[in-house]
Amino acid sequence: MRIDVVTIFPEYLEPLNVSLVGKARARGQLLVEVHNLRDWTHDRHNTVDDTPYGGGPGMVMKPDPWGEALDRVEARGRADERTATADPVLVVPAPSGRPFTQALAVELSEKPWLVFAPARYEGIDRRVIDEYAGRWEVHEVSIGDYVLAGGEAAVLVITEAVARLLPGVLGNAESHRDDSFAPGAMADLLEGPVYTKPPEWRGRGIPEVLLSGHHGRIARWRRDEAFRRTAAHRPDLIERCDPAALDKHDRAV
Ligand SMILES: O=C(OCc1ccccc1)c1cn[nH]c1
Repeated sequence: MRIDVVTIFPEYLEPLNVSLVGKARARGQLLVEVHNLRDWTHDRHNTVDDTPYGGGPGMVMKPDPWGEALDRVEARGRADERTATADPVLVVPAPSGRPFTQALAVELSEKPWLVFAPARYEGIDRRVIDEYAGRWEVHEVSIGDYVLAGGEAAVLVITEAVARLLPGVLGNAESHRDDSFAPGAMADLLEGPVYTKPPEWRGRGIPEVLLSGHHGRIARWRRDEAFRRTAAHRPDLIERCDPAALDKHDRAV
């Protein structure tokens, strides 16, 4: 997968050089290019924003630097044999976007090329989205119902959720099977509690069932704990889970 990010704060994306994403890049599973939007401004002050038409507070990101940047990013991607024939998917983080979910992370993880356009200020001139929506797949994506000063933090969140799903990136391929929100019987249930050694810590032991070696009982206990935590923290998810699938889970274990 190729990821391009256009931003006025390239240093904000440094974390993409470490940990899971950093390793995937080192292994060549992921190519990440970060571009400075100001490279496509031509005035003395490298201006990227201006006052909003119609008045109102704050500033809006000008369309011209974004147009030049995205066109160059597309040209550079086309010169890369891994994305020469692919079409970029433009991802624009915004509070007004489609909620980012594990399902969307899975959908994006199957794309060959993502281009992120994190906005600052009040957002990017709408004509930029309209221009690229004509020939690229465009997703405006919200990582939550709050307002950030810029979309860069959302790019880090989305990139991490997507990169860990790329084949071979997580190492133990199983470990995202029982993720919260992973498809399958545990779909849409929050994960239950986890424990590891030592067997006793500050007078606290381990739930007996986990030491029993009885995989069926362990799976059912985990399912019940996941159900309990979900009912407590996210009752909205309970409606979405399918009792038949849960029974199937129980019968299967
Ligand atoms: O604040 C966010 O993105 C930055 C942004 C984009 C457009 C206008 C204002 C701010 C955001 C919140 N949830 N998901 C994304």
